[in-house]
Amino acid sequence: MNVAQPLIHIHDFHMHFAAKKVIDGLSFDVERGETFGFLGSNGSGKTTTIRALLGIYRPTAGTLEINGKVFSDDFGSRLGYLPEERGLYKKESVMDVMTYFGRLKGLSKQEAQKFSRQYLDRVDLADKADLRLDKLSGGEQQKIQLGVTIMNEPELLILDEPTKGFDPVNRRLLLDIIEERKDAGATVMMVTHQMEEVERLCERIILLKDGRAEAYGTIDEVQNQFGGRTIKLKYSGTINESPNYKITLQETNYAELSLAESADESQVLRELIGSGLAVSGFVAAKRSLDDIFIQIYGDPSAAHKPNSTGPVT
Ligand SMILES: Nc1ncnc2c1ncn2[C@@H]1O[C@H](COP(=O)(O)OP(=O)(O)OP(=O)(O)O)[C@@H](O)[C@H]1O
Repeated sequence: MNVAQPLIHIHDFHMHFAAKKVIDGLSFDVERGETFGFLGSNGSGKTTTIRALLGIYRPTAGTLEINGKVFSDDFGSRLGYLPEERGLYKKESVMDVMTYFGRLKGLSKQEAQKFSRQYLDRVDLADKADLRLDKLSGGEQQKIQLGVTIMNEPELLILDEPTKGFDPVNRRLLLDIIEERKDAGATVMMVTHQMEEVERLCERIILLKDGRAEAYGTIDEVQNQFGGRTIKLKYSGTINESPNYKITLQETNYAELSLAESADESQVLRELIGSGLAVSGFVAAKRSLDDIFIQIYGDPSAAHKPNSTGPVT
């Protein structure tokens, strides 16, 4: 294994469906051991990219590799893939289905049953082990599918909207389970539309737009690229110009400052107070990923919204 080599490498990937161009020269890497957020609006090509990476679709052009090679059965047992379309054998019992998939993934029957019992207990489904899968709710079936995906502790997890349709309590439980795999060293590539999940789990992200990368990098890098850190200030007096910030909004007793990349928040606060400004409120914040997402993809309700700057305490 070449440790320096990314686990997933995609270069100049193009995908056309007849005359429709869905992916247009996409390039990105997923490094070993990281959790990577694969983001983009509906229909932007995330599932298509995953399918091409896993050989389900033949790419129109480009390089798509896992561990330095086009995906093949060699890597199959090291991959856990949770597809967007869910589906297990619904007429079998939960335990039988989990054991069957465990055997397919190379576990012994005993190992598969042991994992299944522990997992079902963890996700609060221990009492449903002997029920037919189609007697479970949609969310419960999804929990089983995630269990099947992680049961052989794969080195790479590709999860297409793993928490879609879950209530907040179960969403947190599923994120905990994914985070445990990450802490155990798995590389995770995850599609989600939930930015708080991205902020909690992901080191790096890509945002797809029109089949290209609109933003790519660490969350900090993307936040800096789209406006970086801001300070909301309640004050009286005069705010001096400074190389450490730019004044982006100024009203009588309220202002917003955009920080220079090298400046730090407490240094700016000291500088403002040192210049004689009376500061009665100071909130430092990064631009949220939600805001950045809306900037990139457009806010359909923007035309009807008042221009709000948000509260300062
Ligand atoms: N087999 C196919 N034949 C024709 N068009 C397809 C096919 N698969 C996907 N597409 C089209 O490619 C585009 C991207 O679809 P894809 O499922 O990759 O989007 P996505 O980013 O995963 O969206 P979502 O967030 O809604 O799941 C869509 O316009 C879709 O209709």
